[in-house]
Amino acid sequence: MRGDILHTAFASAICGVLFHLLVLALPFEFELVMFHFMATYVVASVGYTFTLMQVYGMTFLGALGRVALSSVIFNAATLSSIAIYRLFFHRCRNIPGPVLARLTRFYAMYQTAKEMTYFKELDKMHQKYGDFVRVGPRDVSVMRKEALPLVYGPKTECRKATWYGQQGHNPKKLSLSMLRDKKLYRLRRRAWDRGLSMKALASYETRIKANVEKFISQIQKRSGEGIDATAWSMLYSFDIMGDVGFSKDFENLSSGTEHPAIKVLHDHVKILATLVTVPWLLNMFASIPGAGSQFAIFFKICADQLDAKVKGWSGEKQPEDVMSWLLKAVKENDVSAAPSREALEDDCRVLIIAGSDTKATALACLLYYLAKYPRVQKKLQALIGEAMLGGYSEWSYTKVKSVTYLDDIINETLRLKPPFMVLPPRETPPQGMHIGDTYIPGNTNVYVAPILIHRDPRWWKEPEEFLPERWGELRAEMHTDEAPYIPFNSGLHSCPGQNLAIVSLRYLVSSVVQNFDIEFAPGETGETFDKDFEDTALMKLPPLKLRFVKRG
Ligand code: HEM
Repeated sequence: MRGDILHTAFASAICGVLFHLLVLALPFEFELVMFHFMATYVVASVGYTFTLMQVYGMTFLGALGRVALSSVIFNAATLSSIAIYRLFFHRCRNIPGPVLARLTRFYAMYQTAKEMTYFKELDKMHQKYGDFVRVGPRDVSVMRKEALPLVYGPKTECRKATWYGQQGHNPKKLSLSMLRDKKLYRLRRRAWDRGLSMKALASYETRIKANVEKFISQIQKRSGEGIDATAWSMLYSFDIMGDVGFSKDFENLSSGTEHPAIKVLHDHVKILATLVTVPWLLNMFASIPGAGSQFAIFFKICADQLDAKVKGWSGEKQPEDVMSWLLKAVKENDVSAAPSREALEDDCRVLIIAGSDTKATALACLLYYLAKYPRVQKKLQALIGEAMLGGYSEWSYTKVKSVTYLDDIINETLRLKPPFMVLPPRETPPQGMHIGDTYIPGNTNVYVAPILIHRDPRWWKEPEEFLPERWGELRAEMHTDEAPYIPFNSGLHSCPGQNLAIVSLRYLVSSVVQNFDIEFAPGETGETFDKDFEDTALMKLPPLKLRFVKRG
């Protein structure tokens, strides 16, 4: 009996190590099949229990105990083998980083969950270990300017990492943003680019202006009292997304309340941001029936929007919103068409999330800076006044565009507060690559954090100062063009909504400052807003009480 147990323990340990070696030799990424592996593991354990009972005549409890022993020893051996490999033999072993990070991505999960400020953890690690830090077993965070074109630029040899596999791996069911295959991505991207081109945007402008008017009328009603700029920026941004994305009024601005679709995401964003640090875990979690039930309402709203669009749009007239452009591609069997209903629904979800949260963050931060720096606000008001001498009745987008100082303010806001604080990772090509003089091995996930690289004194003079002039008259003197700046990402996967974001910001900010002086509400210093934002994949802002005082 004792011999049997020792024999089982020994065999299980050997199997554990062999299993790890087998995983290393696989020609594909094991995390892609993690869910299948877990399911097979459970089935194999049940099968083993029955075999012990049927073939070896063991009692149920005896068989269960033996399987549990095997399982514990198998797992311990596998994990020990993984740990030894990752610490001493892994291709990334020469890149410095905390021991726990070198061992497991669960360390990044812990660092994220602790205070939801992973970028601060990254900052600390860079200060301790240098420009290249191993932040996971095969994950490296880089603080080098030359990394931007090499990792994200148009000619990069890197591709989207398994981070993008969090919702599954079947490209036929995924949204544009989760597609890892560059060829498929390029094709699908065409439909998005049509829907968000400058020409298409021109056709959305009247609706953007209508939302600006709603925003103004709402703050006018509350003129003098403090309103939460974080919340109202979200309401504006969401309504623009509804109008431009779906030709639908989601009535956030008129009701003054957040739509349930975005509310459910905001309520659960911390869980998502924590789980996504270990993408296979999120993928597995999502594969468990009923596990994502809290998001059901969001999924249903997106599916309903899609149904309404499919029903309401004949396909003959010119598309009037982004979703119709995507549907047009489907109707015409274009190469850029989403290949399935699931993919279209996922596109809807991406449009709603990417199209609202980021823009809202940028707007709230911009309003904060205007309140904090009256000098900048006054200068902007004066320049807009000069461009439209007759006041707000003369407002025109062409004239707003001529006020380049507004763009300088937008750029400076996105420099200090990029909504994507840490860009999702890219995987290096199999042969690896050099960033400067450092070799990054193949199939390694590389991270760049705009929030850190945008404030690095090696490239940015007075990096912590809000100084829009660095984009204008001080541009040459402050070497702005040579500094790394990547709020919208770059290259193939750069943000397709960049123009829409800029247009919506120009519309709203120019109109607001023409009508109001912006200041902190009594009791508000802006300090909490400035310091206590969270990193929940996107930036999550605290409330900000501002007063909009009607100008004479
Ligand atoms: C200030 C506002 C915005 C910022 C800073 C921003 C930033 C970004 C960044 C950094 C990415 C790349 C993410 C990645 O590498 O996976 C991205 C992707 C994306 N953005 Fe934006 N975005 C903004 C507004 C918008 C808007 C208004 C839309 C509306 C349609 C939009 C739609 C998208 C989509 C669909 C993607 C996925 C593209 C891909 O994965 O290749 N974004 N955005």
